[in-house]
Amino acid sequence: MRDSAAMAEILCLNAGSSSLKFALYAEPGTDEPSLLASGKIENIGLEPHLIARDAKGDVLADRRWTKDVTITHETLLKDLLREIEASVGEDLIAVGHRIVHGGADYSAPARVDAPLLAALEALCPLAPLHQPHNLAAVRAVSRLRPALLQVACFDTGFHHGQPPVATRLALPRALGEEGMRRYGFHGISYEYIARQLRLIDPDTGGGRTIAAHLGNGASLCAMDGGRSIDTTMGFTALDGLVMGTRCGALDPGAVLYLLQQRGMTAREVEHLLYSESGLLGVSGTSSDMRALLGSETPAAGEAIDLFVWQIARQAGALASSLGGLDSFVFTAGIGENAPEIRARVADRLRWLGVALDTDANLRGASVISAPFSRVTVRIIPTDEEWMIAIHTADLLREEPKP
Ligand SMILES: Nc1ncnc2c1ncn2[C@@H]1O[C@H](COP(=O)(O)OP(=O)(O)O)[C@@H](O)[C@H]1O
Ligand SMILES: CC(=O)OP(=O)(O)O
Ligand SMILES: [Mg+2]
Repeated sequence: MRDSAAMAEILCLNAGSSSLKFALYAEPGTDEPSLLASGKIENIGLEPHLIARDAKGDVLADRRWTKDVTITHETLLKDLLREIEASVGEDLIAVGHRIVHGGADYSAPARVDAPLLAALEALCPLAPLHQPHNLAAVRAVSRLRPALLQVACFDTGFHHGQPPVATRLALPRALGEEGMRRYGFHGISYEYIARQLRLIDPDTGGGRTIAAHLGNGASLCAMDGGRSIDTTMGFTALDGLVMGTRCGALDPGAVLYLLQQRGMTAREVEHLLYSESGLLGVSGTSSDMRALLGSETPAAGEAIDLFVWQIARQAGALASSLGGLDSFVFTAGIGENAPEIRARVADRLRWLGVALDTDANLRGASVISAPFSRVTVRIIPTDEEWMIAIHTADLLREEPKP
């Protein structure tokens, strides 16, 4: 994968619902880790595509698979780890993982051991599209290199300081005390965005900001001075916006109807809401925004309309939680790459003082608002892997030296 003299290296793994992202960093011991190579396998479940690049951006590997049910997150992960192990060998000193759900007990990055793994396993039903893949990666690394330090970084962690009113579900108190509360996700991405905003604007960290992580999974986060105060995902990553295959916010009565009137089993409803709904369900053709934007069918158009409508609707709610809006950030696959979606969302948020610079938006500039816009609108490419590397390096430094 690269030329190397012996060095200490950290591998970061980020298993999303439709992708497997990875990055290798040199760990100099003092400074921030520096990127050696990175890549992603996207479109898992459809026609997976692997692309890996070195730090300069030169392509190291480019491979496509045709649709095949035997090619899963797990088989791709196994091949990937074998390849990385062959190339990196003993230089690898730690692996950092994105773990989507940390539940009530885990928020700060933590060394993975057997009790933590068991606790995280118990959370799989709350994140069925992610947690099993995240933990499969931990186990696969353990099998390959049992003594290696593995660090879990939680997608829920960034939201742990939210005010209680933002996390409470209006259910009987006893259920809340058992852990039925809103957690929020995409926290590693939002933590990265908050750091970038603090670098751009050290005084206010962006002020009252809505960050829109629009990928296959999608959510909004209301941040005040870089701290999460509200978010659209909740107890699970099913809540909030319309997503690739997930329904987002849904009247709970609809779930009861499916169970009681349509006679569906709980498993069938789970599959419907997580894997057959969202953009895929409404368009009837694809969960992939690129495909929908390129499609002429009315149903694809309606899926995009609903996606945009829900983003604007829920942004209005988060602006209320913030008591106003100073900046808006687009990030993740759709947020970073789809000017048409950004323009349509911004247009619906004109009442909040959002005005786009059309050319800047088309170019994908870092600031895409017009000079007179009351709200500064930015595109900040997220980097969950780098955030994981930072946390993994921090924990490495706390490890006792052999
Ligand atoms: N150039 C593009 N235009 C529109 N959508 C894009 C573009 N590139 C990627 N996307 C969309 O981004 C989504 C995947 O986002 P990503 O953040 O990579 O996913 P994941 O949630 O799996 O990490 C898909 O819907 C894909 O179609
Ligand atoms: C939490 C979540 O939905 O993650 P992703 O966007 O990677 O699917
Ligand atoms: Mg993602």
